[in-house]
Amino acid sequence: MEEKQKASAVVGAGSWGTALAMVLADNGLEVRLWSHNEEQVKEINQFHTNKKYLPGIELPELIVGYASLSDALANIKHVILAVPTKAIREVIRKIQAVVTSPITITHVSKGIEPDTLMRISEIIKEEMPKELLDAVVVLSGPSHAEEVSLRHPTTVAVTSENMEAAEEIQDLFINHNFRVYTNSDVIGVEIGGALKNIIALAVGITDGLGYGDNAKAALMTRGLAEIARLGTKMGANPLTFSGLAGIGDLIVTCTSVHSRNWRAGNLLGKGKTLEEVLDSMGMVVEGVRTTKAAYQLAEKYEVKMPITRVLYDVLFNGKNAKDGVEVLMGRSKTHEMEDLVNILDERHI
Ligand SMILES: NC(=O)C1=CN([C@@H]2O[C@H](COP(=O)(O)OP(=O)(O)OC[C@H]3O[C@@H](n4cnc5c(N)ncnc54)[C@H](OP(=O)(O)O)[C@@H]3O)[C@@H](O)[C@H]2O)C=CC1
Ligand SMILES: O=C(CO)COP(=O)(O)O
Repeated sequence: MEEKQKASAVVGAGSWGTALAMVLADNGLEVRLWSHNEEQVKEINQFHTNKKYLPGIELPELIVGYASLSDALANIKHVILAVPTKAIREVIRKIQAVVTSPITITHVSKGIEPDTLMRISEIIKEEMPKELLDAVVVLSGPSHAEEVSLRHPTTVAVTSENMEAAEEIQDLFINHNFRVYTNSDVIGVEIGGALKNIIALAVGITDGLGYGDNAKAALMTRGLAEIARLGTKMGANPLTFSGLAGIGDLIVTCTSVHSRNWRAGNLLGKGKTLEEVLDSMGMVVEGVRTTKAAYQLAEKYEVKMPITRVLYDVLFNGKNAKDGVEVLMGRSKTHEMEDLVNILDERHI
């Protein structure tokens, strides 16, 4: 047991997995960083770099790259899962095939699975045999890997149905540069983290079209309103959307040059096609698939999500982005808070 606590495994060596491995190593833990790319594992172990995902960053020696998942997970209690949402099922199936004792999985991904409309913690629970899963923890918040790897001040939230497990993960990650709060609202944290990517895409588009800060503030504020409506209808605590996984992450993703979602939107606004944009990014743009999932969730829960709907038409139905803005600005007049208040009433909150 003692040996199990000393090492952690990070599954997925993209920008976020690598930056989080650095936080754990800074806290004195041995970190096994698994990648499905053997060349990348060699680079991590020989040169202590991960140039594709974190150029210019030297990785601590406590981070050891692993190409074998069973070696990486041997005698490990804490597994940090850092792959894009669309890879979660496949990777969890691989994990459950190699672990022999119960693990706590902390996922750090921000997405919803289209069609099943499942949150990532739900996918993990569906795929992992109960006897091999101690707890699922979610770590989310305003945190670009590029800045975390420079040890710039960052705050995130952790949540779980098992708050003792969330507190354990808080202790594992917290340090002077990386401040970790707890939050007991799993639905709100996962919905906030996933859906802010949709709004960042939309803000990127209006920036690309040449609209200014008024449009940006409008999308961020009304975007948060529709995220809060859907999340609250799904059972989240509305206060979560004014926290780190809500407005916090929305701010950073809509305003940072590091945001892949914002950058993708910006290229769309400048006239590139979705295919051209995704081909040029080289990293995951979660907001595209999440727009589809949120569009479906809005239908299922009968929640008004005008920005998501318009973005869905821009991404998947060939709607011109400028026309999309016209649609949003031409909607019939409404009260700013009424729909959320109605949802709160329905839930007797
Ligand atoms: N980057 C950031 O600042 C933050 C990201 N996140 C979230 O973290 C999640 C991961 O994103 P991020 O690290 O940024 O993404 P990146 O695109 O930087 O890296 C993704 C990593 O996952 C690997 N991968 C992709 N598919 C598979 C698969 N099927 N099996 C195994 N490995 C796979 C990629 O490998 P390969 O190199 O072969 O493609 C790559 O190593 C996303 O949900 C994102 O929203 C959350 C907070 C901050
Ligand atoms: O979630 C993030 C920052 O908190 C990362 O956002 P992007 O995926 O848009 O880069």
